[in-house]
Amino acid sequence: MFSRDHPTPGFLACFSISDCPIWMDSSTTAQCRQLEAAVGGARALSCLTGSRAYERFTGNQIAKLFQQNPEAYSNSERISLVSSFAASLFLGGYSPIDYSDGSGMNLLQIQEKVWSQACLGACAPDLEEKLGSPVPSCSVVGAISSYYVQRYGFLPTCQVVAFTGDNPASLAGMRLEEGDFAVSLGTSDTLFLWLQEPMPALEGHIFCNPVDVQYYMALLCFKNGSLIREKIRDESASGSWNKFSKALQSTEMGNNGNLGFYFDVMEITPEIIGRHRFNAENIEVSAFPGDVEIRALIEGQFMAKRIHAEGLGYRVMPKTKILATGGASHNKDILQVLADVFGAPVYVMDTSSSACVGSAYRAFHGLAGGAGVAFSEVAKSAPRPSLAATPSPGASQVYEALLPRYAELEQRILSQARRPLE
Ligand SMILES: Nc1ncnc2c1ncn2[C@@H]1O[C@H](COP(=O)(O)OP(=O)(O)O)[C@@H](O)[C@H]1O
Ligand SMILES: O=C(CO)[C@@H](O)[C@H](O)COP(=O)(O)O
Repeated sequence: MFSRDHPTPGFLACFSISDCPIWMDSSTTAQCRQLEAAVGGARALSCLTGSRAYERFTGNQIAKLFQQNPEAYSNSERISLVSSFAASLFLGGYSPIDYSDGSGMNLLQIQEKVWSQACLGACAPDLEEKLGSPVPSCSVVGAISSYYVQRYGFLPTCQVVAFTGDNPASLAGMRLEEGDFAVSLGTSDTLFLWLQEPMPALEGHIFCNPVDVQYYMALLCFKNGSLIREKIRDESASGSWNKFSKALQSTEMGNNGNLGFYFDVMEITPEIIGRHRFNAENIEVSAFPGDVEIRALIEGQFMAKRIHAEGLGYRVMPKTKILATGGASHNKDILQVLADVFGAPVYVMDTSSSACVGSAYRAFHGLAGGAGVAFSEVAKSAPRPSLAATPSPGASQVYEALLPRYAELEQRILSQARRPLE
């Protein structure tokens, strides 16, 4: 949020608040319920914006700020996403928000690609003016600022293409095809797909597609990703990824029926907190041996992804490829579990930074004409992903049996969490 007046000199003075929440924030439940009520419920909001109200989404964050600090809100002349803010630095002026990252705000009508007046009105006054108009993700938003020409030698003819979010940029970087699943194993874990038609639901998100304005992408976000993998690595593998891998190699697929849920922070998909371990008889136990713990964590994380994706109708087909990216995609043993649980081959690119590569492809695409040119044509000479893991023999029998058990135990934990206090 950018302040109208800059009371103190210096770069930070342009911000209207000094501490900004990041995507892990979940403090806006009250604002989420208000937004859903204002548009006729969670499903109506999902049909409009691609998602029911989510705490981290920008509209709800803006509503909370407006309610708690109206002065800072009214003093803000512009509100940017991190992506459009970064583009603004290159432009030397405010960059518009792109449709794809703009879909993660609970404010954009994803089909019409305009701000929803009902959502804006429910969040805060004069919001449209502070957000500016959204633009297609492949738009050229202007020429590079003279600062970059003088300071870093950029060509003055250099153009800036709209910036987007990490997941849309990764979709571009992995050149996802319909039917493929992308699994990003970064700080958060995400699973995303290319969609022809939006299928809004009460879980997950539909975003405008970042490379083809007539299409969409589906996204599921799991908050407990690498940070919990690191914690379990520290607790059960002396802080070594090597030992963590050895534990995966030395344990059997299916973990002898032991299953685990590891949510040190309130999970997004599903809304569960805490660690829950179950033995083969579905009895909750307080601890597992180190190697069993590591396999339970990784199998559990991938079973959750498959169950929640299938719950939304996104099924693994015989020709499905999984494209893995993010820091943990360096780990072949983790990718082997991913291939086994999904029963599909896993591919990786020659870099795990697919969002950065995708941003470069998107820039080429934007300059080549954007919406008038097929993205696949522009990125056709880019290296193909390489095969990293194929399902082990017998994997499908093991996980066909385990997946329904995992789903049932998840429901049990959820219903216990909902039970009113006696
Ligand atoms: N060999 C490995 N095995 C498992 N996880 C790894 C390995 N190497 C790096 N990571 C994880 O990758 C994470 C960083 O992923 P990255 O995609 O760069 O993060 P971000 O989501 O912040 O962009 C680190 O938190 C680390 O836990
Ligand atoms: O909130 C989401 C997706 O909606 C996350 O994917 C964030 O975009 C954070 O990504 P990383 O910190 O894992 O890079």
